[in-house]
Amino acid sequence: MNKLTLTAPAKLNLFLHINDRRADGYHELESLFTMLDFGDELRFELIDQNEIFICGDVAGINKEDNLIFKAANALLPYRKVKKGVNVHLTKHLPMGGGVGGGSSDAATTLLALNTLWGCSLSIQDLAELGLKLGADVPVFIHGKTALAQGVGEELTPFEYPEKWYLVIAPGVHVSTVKVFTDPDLPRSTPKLKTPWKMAETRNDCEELVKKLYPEVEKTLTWLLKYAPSRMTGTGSCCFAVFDDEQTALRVLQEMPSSWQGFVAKSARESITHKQLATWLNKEK
Ligand SMILES: C[C@](O)(CO)[C@H](O)COP(=O)(O)OP(=O)(O)OC[C@H]1O[C@@H](n2ccc(N)nc2=O)[C@H](O)[C@@H]1O
Ligand SMILES: Nc1ncnc2c1ncn2[C@@H]1O[C@H](COP(=O)(O)OP(=O)(O)OP(=O)(O)O)[C@@H](O)[C@H]1O
Repeated sequence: MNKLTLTAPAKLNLFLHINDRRADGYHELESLFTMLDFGDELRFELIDQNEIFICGDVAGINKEDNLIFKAANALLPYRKVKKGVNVHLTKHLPMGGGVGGGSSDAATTLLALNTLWGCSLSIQDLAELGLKLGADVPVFIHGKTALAQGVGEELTPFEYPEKWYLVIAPGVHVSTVKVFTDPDLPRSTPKLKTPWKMAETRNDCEELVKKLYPEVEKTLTWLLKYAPSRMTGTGSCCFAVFDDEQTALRVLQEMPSSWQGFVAKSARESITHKQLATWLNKEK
């Protein structure tokens, strides 16, 4: 019960509507989140020293700012085992790319240490703890394709077919705060009325981000030649949707070399939860 390796998956916002701005500056939004079978790798190992260590791909982030550290710290009051932890991070997800890498690392840390440290918090408790670390953390804790409302914390599981996605990171870092504070961001999309259709949805941040970051516009224009495509979150990553892996891989091969990309399948249940269940079965 000392070691555990988990994948912290990427998320995509299949659409993102902004309905309103609240008095505290946060935005009321509606978004369909799905998780991909691709992400960062986190290796957890309990240690006798009463410390939280993070190693691996940590360059550019101070330990105290790392969401892995913040998540581990948030669980300390619930720890039943007097052990520290060493977390080894292998980063595969682009930072600030709108695929939620930091939030996913945080959620994966909460899920892993809840088990390794014997905290026994419920998924709901972990989601509440996670929300304090970032608006996207709860969706990774629940680990299901879901419609998010409120500021992103009201989650309703949503049945959506599994598809193949080609995700491209155009190599520009988009600041989420900058997008959400821009006066030109549309903020009054009416709330969804059921039944709604995917074809009637969009990403409300896309036009603004395309204008601010021409590389994002270039990426979307390129992807749209091959398949229906959109930006995820506040960017900069863009995705194209395919019914099969081969076609997605063929397009990836044609991608300009200045961009980075990957092909992955969406999953109704997050890969982290599947891996955790397998590990728990083995440890029984
Ligand atoms: C828009 C999304 O990318 C959709 O996945 C996320 O909800 C953003 O999630 P995140 O990066 O985890 O966001 P946070 O770290 O909580 O917030 C970053 C900043 O985004 C803005 N923000 C975020 C979420 C939200 N519902 N309204 C906002 O206005 C706020 O300015 C906030 O300071
Ligand atoms: N473990 C981590 N991995 C990535 N970023 C982290 C981590 N810890 C802290 N951060 C900080 O969080 C910022 C946003 O990272 P992240 O990769 O989650 O952005 P994002 O994909 O745009 O997220 P979102 O879609 O939720 O807005 C980074 O610029 C970085 O400074």
